[in-house]
Amino acid sequence: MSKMYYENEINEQVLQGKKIAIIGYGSQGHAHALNLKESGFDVVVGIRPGKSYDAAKEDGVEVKSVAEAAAEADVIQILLPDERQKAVYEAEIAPHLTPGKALMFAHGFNVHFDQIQPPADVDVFLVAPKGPGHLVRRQFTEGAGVPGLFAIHQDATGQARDLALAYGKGIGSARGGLLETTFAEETVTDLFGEQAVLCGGTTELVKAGFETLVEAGYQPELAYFETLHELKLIVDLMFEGGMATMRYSISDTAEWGDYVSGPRIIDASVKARMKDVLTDIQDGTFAKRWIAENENGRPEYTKFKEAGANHQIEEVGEKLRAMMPFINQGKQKVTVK
Ligand SMILES: NC(=O)C1=CN([C@@H]2O[C@H](COP(=O)(O)OP(=O)(O)OC[C@H]3O[C@@H](n4cnc5c(N)ncnc54)[C@H](OP(=O)(O)O)[C@@H]3O)[C@@H](O)[C@H]2O)C=CC1
Ligand SMILES: CC[C@](O)(C(C)=O)C(=O)O
Ligand SMILES: [Mg+2]
Ligand SMILES: [Mg+2]
Repeated sequence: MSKMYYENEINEQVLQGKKIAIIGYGSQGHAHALNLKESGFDVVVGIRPGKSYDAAKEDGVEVKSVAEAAAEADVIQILLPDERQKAVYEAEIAPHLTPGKALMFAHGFNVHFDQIQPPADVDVFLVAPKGPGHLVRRQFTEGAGVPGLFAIHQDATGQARDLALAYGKGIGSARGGLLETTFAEETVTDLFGEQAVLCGGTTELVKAGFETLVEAGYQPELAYFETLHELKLIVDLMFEGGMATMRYSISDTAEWGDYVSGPRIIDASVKARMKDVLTDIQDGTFAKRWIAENENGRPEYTKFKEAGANHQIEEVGEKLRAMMPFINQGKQKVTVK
């Protein structure tokens, strides 16, 4: 088994007294900034004027422009959307990247696909929580932590590894465990996971199940409960105790159906297409398409987003969730802005 790093074996001293600039205050940015601050580190947020700037101010963190934050920081963590990082890095961060500083990421996309080439005399590493930023924050406040990966691309000072571990501890990820990887492995596996299973695979599976029931004449509300709402409850059991625990709690009838019908849905052809998706990520085809899509003003992205938001499952779900206020009770709500 690979070595995991937990809180008690990490000395965060190396990061104490250093100024950490969190560039961006979105999903990951707000979580890293607040968790690090509450862990006792010196944090400044670098952000343009706007929604995120106002949110950071309201949360009581020190806020500056990107260039000012980068200039005064020892450690610069880029938590901007992947597709915007290159432009902001070149204009506002690179000029302040003096020797001995550390440049950080939470995903290796821009370094792995050669969009950003940092100078040789700075540390370059990533700390990537394996979960959405809002839950990185929520779990931290609950005393828990989302596990994370760390990887060193350049170790100019000899301290890059210790800094990465201390940072991972500061955001709470060492409570769940930190695993060492490379930029290449993190980038490819993260993209594969979100496309094939966690986001793309799951939303398409849920949508296909919902549509199958509704098209067969069953009530949309029932289809929503059956294919989306209950999915969380089933996944919670897998999260807590693996597939065996989930199968222990469900009926034997459900478990038998799981064994005989599951492989009819997710068959060898699905795995073959997963391999195609993995190849597109590995050889840069996916990255090239995503970069071009952004250069062209995101025409396809906008179309897909609209279609997703207008699907019947969203309309039905919104009404049903409004009658279940307990879903969000006691939680910092994640709202779609
Ligand atoms: N989302 C997640 O949970 C995860 C993300 N990651 C990685 O973390 C990084 C950040 O992603 P994510 O948190 O989703 O990003 P978000 O889209 O949630 O947030 C982006 C932030 O960047 C700001 N921003 C955008 N453009 C500019 C600009 N030109 N100048 C200054 N600020 C700007 C936005 O501010 P404004 O309000 O002004 O637009 C916002 O605060 C990415 O590398 C991603 O792959 C890794 C693990 C999980
Ligand atoms: C699963 C999507 C993710 O990789 C994440 C939350 O870990 C992302 O890029 O947002
Ligand atoms: Mg990702
Ligand atoms: Mg991820």
